[in-house]
Amino acid sequence: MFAVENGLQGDPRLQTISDAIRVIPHFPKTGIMFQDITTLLLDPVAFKHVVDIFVDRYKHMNISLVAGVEARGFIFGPPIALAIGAKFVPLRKPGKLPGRVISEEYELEYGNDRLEMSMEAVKTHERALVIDDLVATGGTLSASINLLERAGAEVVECACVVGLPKFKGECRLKGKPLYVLVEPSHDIRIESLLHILRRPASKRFRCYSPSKSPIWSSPSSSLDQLRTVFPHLELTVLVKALEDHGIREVTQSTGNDDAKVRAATVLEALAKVLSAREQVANKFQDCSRKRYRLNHWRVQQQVEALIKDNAVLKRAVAIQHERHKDTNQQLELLKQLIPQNTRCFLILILNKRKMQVNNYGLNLRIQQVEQETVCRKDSIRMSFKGGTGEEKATNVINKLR
Ligand SMILES: O=P(O)(O)OC[C@H]1O[C@H](OP(=O)(O)OP(=O)(O)O)[C@H](O)[C@@H]1O
Ligand SMILES: Nc1ncnc2[nH]cnc12
Repeated sequence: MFAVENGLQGDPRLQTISDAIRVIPHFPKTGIMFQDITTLLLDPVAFKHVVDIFVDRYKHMNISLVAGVEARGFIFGPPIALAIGAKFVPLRKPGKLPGRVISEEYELEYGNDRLEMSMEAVKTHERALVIDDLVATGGTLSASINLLERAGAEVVECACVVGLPKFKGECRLKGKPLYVLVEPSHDIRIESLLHILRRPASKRFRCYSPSKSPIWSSPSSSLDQLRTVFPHLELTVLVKALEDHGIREVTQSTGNDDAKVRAATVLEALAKVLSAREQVANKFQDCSRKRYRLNHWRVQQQVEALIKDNAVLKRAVAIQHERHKDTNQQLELLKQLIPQNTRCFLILILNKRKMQVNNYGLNLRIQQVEQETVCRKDSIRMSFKGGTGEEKATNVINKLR
């Protein structure tokens, strides 16, 4: 029974869980669509949803034993056992358990295997829950039920994260209930894709016009179905890719299973196209965001520089204003001083003139006196000419100097 049919319809946690599971085509063998739960373990939110949903369901069911199937049942079993207060019993691949063990052989989707359980681990009438990551044919769960019942336990239910409905695994569980969280979304997509690709060409994409955007005719058209298979991919790209590869690939199939594997390959190729486009778009967005941040930073720097310049300019204007005020005051002072200075200047010029005139008068007088002195010297020299009288005359002249 799927969780959606049992109270969890519309619960967004189921979609989160489903989205977190990766699908690998042709692993470990050709034709197998491997449901990889390791990607779910990388997503703590989705991982916790799984544990929470199981714990909510089993916490009041009086379960004392949680049996986990090696290897992936060992991942989900212990946190659930701890949360509901039950012990955890590992069901292991052959040769791994010490002590007394019981074992059961079973068939797998891709081979045969055997499970073993320790005899001491289980008490009679214990209420047990079997946990595994996935149910396909139900061979593994069936072997687990057998082991527990052989040891005397009562199996209340089997629980798996993923169920592959096409194998009808629940039919092999001896009437024990099976509780499954999600079915592989890839299977649904493959079925839808096959449905579209198997339609006659005339009906396949009749609404598609390569030159224009697609026209939607009716809700059940191929394009609508494609939209549900590839919700993120641009329809024109999708239709072109399908026309180029998908249709040829699927119409060449030799049977139903081969067609499914081929459709899966087409899906995988288209998924790659989609993710490559997403990566390019993300890179472009990243670059744009970086460029935007850089530009924003540059503009901010420029604005800051402008604000600083503006402050400097304001200060310069203020200083200039002060200087202007000083200059005006000095000018006023000068204006007041000029008449006084002019007066002083004129007086100085007049004084200078007076002095020059006086000087000239004095010079004339000096010349006059010198001439008179020369004349007197000559007359005295004439009067004291000869002998000692001449010497006397010289003395008189010297005195006159
Ligand atoms: O319903 P079934 O057809 O039995 O298949 C389901 C089992 O197959 C897988 O384990 P697998 O045997 O691959 O072992 P692993 O966990 O060790 O890889 C899965 O984890 C289940 O245990
Ligand atoms: N398709 C599948 N994916 C993952 N594990 C599986 N075990 C059996 N079938 C499987």
